[in-house]
Amino acid sequence: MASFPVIDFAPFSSPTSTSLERHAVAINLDEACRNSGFFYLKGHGVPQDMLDTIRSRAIDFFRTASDSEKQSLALKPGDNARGYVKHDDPDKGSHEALDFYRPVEDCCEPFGIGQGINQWPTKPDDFLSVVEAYTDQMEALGKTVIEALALALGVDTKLFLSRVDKPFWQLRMVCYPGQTSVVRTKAGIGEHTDYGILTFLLTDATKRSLQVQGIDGEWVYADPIEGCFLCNIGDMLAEWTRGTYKSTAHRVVHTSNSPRVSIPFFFDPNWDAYIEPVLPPADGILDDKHVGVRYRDKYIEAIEQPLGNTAAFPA
Ligand SMILES: O=C(O)CCC(=O)C(=O)O
Ligand SMILES: [Fe+2]
Repeated sequence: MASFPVIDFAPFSSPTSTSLERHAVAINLDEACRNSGFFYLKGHGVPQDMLDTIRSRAIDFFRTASDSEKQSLALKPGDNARGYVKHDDPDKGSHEALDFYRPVEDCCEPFGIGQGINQWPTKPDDFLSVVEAYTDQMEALGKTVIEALALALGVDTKLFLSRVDKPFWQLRMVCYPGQTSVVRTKAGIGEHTDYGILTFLLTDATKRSLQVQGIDGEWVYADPIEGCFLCNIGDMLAEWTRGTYKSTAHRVVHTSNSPRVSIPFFFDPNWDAYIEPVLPPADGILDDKHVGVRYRDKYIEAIEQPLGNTAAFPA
């Protein structure tokens, strides 16, 4: 049985649904966001062949790209975010990744952090168009889920959407190498929370790799369910809801002898959006824990302290 709820999103987007049916979906999402902060999303409307195609482009890249091609895509100084990166570090864990972000309008050198130009693999010819079609679809899905959450929270939908109408999304293709040694090495990504709004994770079929921390501190596996995205709340949505929605710690501990490929799509606020709590404090008393944050400040802080610096792997 899945450790997290499986939520059918189809009735929310269907033009023939009643408002009661839409509301029921919103309430299911809201409940998951308040509890574990993780849920599986089915009925999301992203065609299966689009999921299969982007997954195969990612798998093929890590399987076939030469070292020199990877090197040519390496992160550029200044931007330090868009392109190919490899971590092989006892603390950060080991994985390689290709990172793409929402293109920046009018960007010019010298690039600030994350403000550069996406670097695309040259093979196959359709790599760029496959990623663009997918990110367009995911951007639209992210906005629709935000509408559902606004409905559940009783928040003005226009206000919520105004902070994500040009979302600074990130599409990551990650490969965790197969483990060749019987001695457990630190393959994966260390314990962290995501810093944006919502993450939609697509992976290959590998099980027992991604772990999520429960309220009791125990780690549970979040195995893939084919056809569903595994979604989780990021720090920005936790801030937006004054901590009512949970941005939950997770990590990857990859011990299989086969590689694992995952493709998180991070749906984040507009670059300049100021995210401040839309809900009053539960006890009516304001504290200085949730005071609002400008997304770009949070992003730059996160990039300067990459994932996995606080890796915590079992012995
Ligand atoms: O690869 C995964 O399953 C999750 C990766 C992740 O948590 C991240 O990139 O933030
Ligand atoms: Fe994550």
